[in-house]
Amino acid sequence: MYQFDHHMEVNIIYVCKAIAYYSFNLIFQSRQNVMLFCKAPYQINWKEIAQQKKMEDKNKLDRVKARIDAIPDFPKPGILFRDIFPVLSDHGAFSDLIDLMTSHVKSLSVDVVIGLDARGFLLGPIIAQNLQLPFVPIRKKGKLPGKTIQVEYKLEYGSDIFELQVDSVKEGQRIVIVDDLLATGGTMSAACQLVTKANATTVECLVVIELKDLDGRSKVPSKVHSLVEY
Ligand SMILES: O=P(O)(O)OC[C@H]1O[C@H](OP(=O)(O)OP(=O)(O)O)[C@H](O)[C@@H]1O
Ligand SMILES: Nc1ncnc2[nH]cnc12
Repeated sequence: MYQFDHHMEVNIIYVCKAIAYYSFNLIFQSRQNVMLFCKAPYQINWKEIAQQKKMEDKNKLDRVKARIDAIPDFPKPGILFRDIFPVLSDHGAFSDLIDLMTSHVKSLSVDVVIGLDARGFLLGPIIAQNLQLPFVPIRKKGKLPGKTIQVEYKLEYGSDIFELQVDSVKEGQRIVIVDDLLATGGTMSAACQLVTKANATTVECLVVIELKDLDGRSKVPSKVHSLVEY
């Protein structure tokens, strides 16, 4: 009887010790996790992360800039033509460009991405697709089927008419207009007028290249954002 009691006692002590051990571990570890969870946002160096992102974006932009060509006297004497096609022929630089434009458009909270005929069509649809947004084209006269609204505009080297399909943009929608380049601002200004005619709002006009000397920005009624300035 005594033997049995003694073993019982030893077993109970053993079981109690085990429960205490596992409970202690459980409580201590979960406390550590709770502390880690609470402390984590303060321990993360947000400033360092922001600086790192800034540096990455600068490197991406440098790779894009390195691929933009300048061709004198094209398409007319006196015009220095800034060509973005070499960027597109370098898949790394093109991907950098799309990354930069996509993350910028993401920060605008827009409903629709509009691209301008023709080089805006190279960029707008990819950005829209990345952000799961609709893409809508503004085209030169006679290329869009159905009912359209129109605006005439002047170019750095000529004039043209822009069209937007009726109902392609809904009343009150927030729009970003994307193009490759801003020169005199005539093209972008006409696009903004079409958006206004459609009763929508141009949140921003986004271009890769801005020719600063031509001061096109002053002609555009909405905010302009450019990645590269000459
Ligand atoms: O600021 P602006 O003086 O109006 O000029 C800028 C516009 O000129 C270029 O297009 P272009 O009219 O040459 O047509 P394309 O894209 O069909 O070549 C460029 O792609 C812009 O859309
Ligand atoms: N200088 C330029 N280079 C490329 N595209 C243009 N569109 C209008 N001016 C331009």
